[in-house]
Amino acid sequence: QSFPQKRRCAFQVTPQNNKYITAGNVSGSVQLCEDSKCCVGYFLIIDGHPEVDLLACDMAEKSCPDATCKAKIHNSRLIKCVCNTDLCNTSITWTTESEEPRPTYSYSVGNNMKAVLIILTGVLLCFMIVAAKQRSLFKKKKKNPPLLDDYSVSQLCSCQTTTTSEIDVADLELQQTVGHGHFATVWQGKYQESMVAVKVFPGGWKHKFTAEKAVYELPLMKHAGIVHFLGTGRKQDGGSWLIVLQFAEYGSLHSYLSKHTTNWMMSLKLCRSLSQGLSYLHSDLHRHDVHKPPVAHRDLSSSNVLVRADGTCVLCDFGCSTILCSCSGCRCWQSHATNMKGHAQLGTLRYMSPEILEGSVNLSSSWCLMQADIYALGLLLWEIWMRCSDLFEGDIAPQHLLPYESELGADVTLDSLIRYVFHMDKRPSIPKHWELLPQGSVLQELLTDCWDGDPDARLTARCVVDRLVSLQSFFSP
Ligand SMILES: Nc1ncnc2c1ncn2[C@@H]1O[C@H](COP(=O)(O)OP(=O)(O)OP(=O)(O)O)[C@@H](O)[C@H]1O
Repeated sequence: QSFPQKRRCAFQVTPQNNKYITAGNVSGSVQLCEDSKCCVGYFLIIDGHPEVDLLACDMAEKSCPDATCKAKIHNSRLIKCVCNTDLCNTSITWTTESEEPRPTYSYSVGNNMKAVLIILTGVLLCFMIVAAKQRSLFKKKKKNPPLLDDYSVSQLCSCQTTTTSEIDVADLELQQTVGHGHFATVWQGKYQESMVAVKVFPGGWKHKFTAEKAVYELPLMKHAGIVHFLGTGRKQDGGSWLIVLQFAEYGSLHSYLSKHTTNWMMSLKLCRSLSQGLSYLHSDLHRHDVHKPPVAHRDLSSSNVLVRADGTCVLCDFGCSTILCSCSGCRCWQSHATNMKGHAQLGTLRYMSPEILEGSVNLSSSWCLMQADIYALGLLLWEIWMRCSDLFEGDIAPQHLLPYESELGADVTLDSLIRYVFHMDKRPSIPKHWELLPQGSVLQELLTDCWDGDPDARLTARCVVDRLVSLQSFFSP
């Protein structure tokens, strides 16, 4: 199943041509086209140079065969171009009508506009920081999306990676299997006298191995909330590909919650470490000359979160993740994952956000991908608190259930989820009696602010951490 995506065009109008506002929703300098797949650009020629007169979505569905905005001068003052890729109207290639179509002048939207874009981005970041602080005070305030629809996807960026980390497989001993996923089998094993987990990908899944390895090998990926990566290798028979990881003693969060209940402090520890891991994964870090780009996980579920012996969570399984690279100087992000074709590759069905279920999300937008992770984070916090004895009468927590398991059954279907989550805007039920608990209303608000139907109204992972920290200080025994 493919996702119908709306065209995004650069947007700039004057009072004379503001009828183009009706061509689609405008967010800052970007317009999401309502009916057309074409972007248009009109440029006035002033002193022999093109100046932007109008950038927008085309008003009606017409043919626009060119991927880039190529214009022909059809009068001496105004040139027009039409093109069919996202934000293609930010640059124009200009040829004269009398000539063969050879570029006589190439023009990118001028420095003034670039400066405006950079300033807007700065304003946005400040706004997001302020919003995060306000949210940590438990005020529910709608947060605007980034003004530039979080930086356009560019072909120009490249990501730094650390040097590859091949291990000597002769030092590796596989002992017993501890998990089976769709693509790999996970073994408990020994590497240089330490207990490790070894994720074994059959030879045919090399691309999944390579995608996951690329995330683990990013610079600055060591964090307490992300499973510690030890290296990669290839089985001596030359067939399977191996990723060696720190061993998480309790296994997946799903199996932990199925076997254990927690008390309030234990549940907070799980929630906090989980949110900190996600916040770190989403962060864009520059330390000295090293850059860690933001990463959207895109398959958060209680099977892809592990629990360590100290009762903290770590994130694992980055096989569906998207690395959002930015190149220095310009803020443009690059999606490394190209697996955007079907639901099966977009994560685990029951954790998919309403906008992904419905197919309306712009999968080339880093902001959208990260906000879809926050929806899944909300479901995970719910799963954890539903096993916290201190939140239930007589200290008896119900047995562990997956999100929507009681409402839609153990084997949910895409159709039932779309109906329930998208059309009916329903979420897992929050026990009524939580209202009477000292922390109940805060928990409720945190969950609803994570799984809000509007991705732009959801918290950021950083805000979730802040709220959990405040919760701990308010309600510790
Ligand atoms: N480091 C680890 N320590 C202990 N158990 C682990 C570890 N890594 C994975 N597992 C176990 O193996 C299971 C599968 O791991 P993982 O999700 O990485 O595999 P996968 O093939 O990518 O799965 P998926 O079907 O979600 O894509 C986990 O749910 C967990 O039970």
